[in-house]
Amino acid sequence: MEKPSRLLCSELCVQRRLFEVTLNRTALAWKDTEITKKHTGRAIYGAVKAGIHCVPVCEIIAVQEKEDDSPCKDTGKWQKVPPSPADSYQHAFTVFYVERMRQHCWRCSNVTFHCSEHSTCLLWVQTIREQLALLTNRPKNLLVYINPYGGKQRGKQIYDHKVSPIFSQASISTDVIVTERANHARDHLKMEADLKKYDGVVCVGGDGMFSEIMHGLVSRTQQEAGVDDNSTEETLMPCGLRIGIIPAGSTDCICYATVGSNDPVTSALHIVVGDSQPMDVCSVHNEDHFLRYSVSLLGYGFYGDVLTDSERKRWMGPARYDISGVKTFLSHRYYEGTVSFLPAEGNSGTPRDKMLCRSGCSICQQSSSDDLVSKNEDSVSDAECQDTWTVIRGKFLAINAASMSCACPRSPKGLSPSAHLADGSTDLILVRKCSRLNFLCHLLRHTNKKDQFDHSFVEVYRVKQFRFTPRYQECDSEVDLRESGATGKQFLSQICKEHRACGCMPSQSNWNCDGEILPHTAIQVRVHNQLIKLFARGIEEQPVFEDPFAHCAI
Ligand SMILES: CCCCCCCCCCCCC/C=C/[C@@H](O)[C@H](CO)NC(=O)CCCCCCCCCCCCCCC
Ligand SMILES: Nc1ncnc2c1ncn2[C@@H]1O[C@H](COP(=O)(O)OP(=O)(O)OP(=O)(O)O)[C@@H](O)[C@H]1O
Ligand SMILES: [Ca+2]
Repeated sequence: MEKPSRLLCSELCVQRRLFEVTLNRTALAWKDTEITKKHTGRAIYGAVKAGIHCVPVCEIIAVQEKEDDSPCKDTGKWQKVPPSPADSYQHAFTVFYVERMRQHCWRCSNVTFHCSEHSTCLLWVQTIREQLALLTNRPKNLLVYINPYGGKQRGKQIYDHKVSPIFSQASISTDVIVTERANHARDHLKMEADLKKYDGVVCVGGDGMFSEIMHGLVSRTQQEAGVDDNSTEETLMPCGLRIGIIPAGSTDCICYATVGSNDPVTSALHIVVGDSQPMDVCSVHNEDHFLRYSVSLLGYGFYGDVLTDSERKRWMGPARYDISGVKTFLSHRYYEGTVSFLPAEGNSGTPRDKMLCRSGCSICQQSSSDDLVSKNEDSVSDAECQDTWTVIRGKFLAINAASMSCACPRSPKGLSPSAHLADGSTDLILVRKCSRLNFLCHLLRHTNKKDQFDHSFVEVYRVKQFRFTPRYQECDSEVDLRESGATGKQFLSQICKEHRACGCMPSQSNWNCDGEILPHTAIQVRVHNQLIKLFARGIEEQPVFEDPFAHCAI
């Protein structure tokens, strides 16, 4: 690889030691001149080895001149320390940068460089700022919504103490709205906000708050593009603004599955560096009526019942899910109905292939280029009409569709560990009626390394569309109709007409749609590939020890 040319190189002092400091277009590096004379050590990117440090420019948060400083002030021993050449380095600047900690957490670290000449100090500050200004993906103006009542009700405190100082340091201006009621953020985004002023929207809260913001932004985008969201056939318009999530909720699964942690500082830093992670969105309809969008879990049966019960226990905070989880588990209800789906095609993989979606995921990248090709082909909708639906009838404890892994602190690998964030598909998991013990074993596997799909009573499919009709809304004529190969619309209108005449016992659950209860049980779901973007980069692989000096040119 060709080494980028040096922009600056100076001998500067860090904590009373002399370093050779270099800056090129991709990295800032400083090496301890004494130590590196003895070692020919290789450095670790973004870390230190044998006195060599290296930080990619794209992970520098800010640079500030430090006024009236001296290398000895830190020690508080100005009088006692013997004179050293470092004492003449009286001008200083500080570089703030991303440091990686354990479990995908990031921290803002800093290093202060002391210079002997003020002009050198100014040149360094100016040149680093020029390089940062070239990073056009970084947001400058953000619209922030804080839910003061999410999770443990610490949203405002988290923002004020942990996030706002980082945004200020990175010179990001913000307009902050603390919500006053449910759906305040959604309505403001949909109808009022002057979105042209912003480079992104930040959500401080949990999955429910994220859902509000996503609904506001997606609906606004469709309105402005003249797209009718009640139509199941329409291709939705992707949103232009990215969404940042500062986790302050009870589950925070969208943040956890896109960043790898539910740490507010880490999320703030991903926003500052201008990360971008596309994400699929499912539209949920009941006949020709739009219900909601979903990005994480659509769950009927077990997760629907857990949510319904937990809503009555909101006052308990995050613990409500565990209490309602145990209660729902013990009630052991099953539900009868029909699931039909269109399998995902192409190189989409399978939910059991162990190809985890990670930063820069090739399956997600491939799906976006496939999508571009298919949008350019006129015959797509005809082709889709000819796709064959798979139909499954049965008695289920749970019907879950996971559009992403749904990893969260309760289940670090998630409901569907190999689901992809942006591949245009959702993983449909059918848990058939089984014994309590078997179901417990399946649930337990969400918390350990065993495969939760490796049970005779669990089936899992990667799909791009699905429908569900509960048994009590089905009639024999519907089954005949389905077998005769009727199209989606004929199929649904028939179910509707026959409904009143059907004598089945209504036993029903609710759909849990990203933590909200849906008002209908018969639904049609379609995945919209990469409809939104987050300030995230997907979960990073554990650090690879590469040679940084390909970039640093030292
Ligand atoms: C024995 C231990 C088994 C533990 C099994 C844990 C599985 C956890 C799977 C979590 C999946 C979360 C999916 C995310 C959905 C979000 O869009 C949504 C909005 O935030 N959250 C929920 O609906 C919140 C859903 C929260 C669900 C909690 C379920 C807890 C089940 C506890 C069962 C205990 C059985 C004990 C028997 C003695
Ligand atoms: N000011 C407010 N007063 C009452 N409810 C609000 C307010 N602002 C937002 N909400 C609603 O609160 C609900 C829950 O919020 P949030 O998602 O932040 O926390 P949570 O439910 O504890 O976490 P999770 O969704 O991760 O389980 C959201 O559905 C949102 O619509
Ligand atoms: Ca997906």
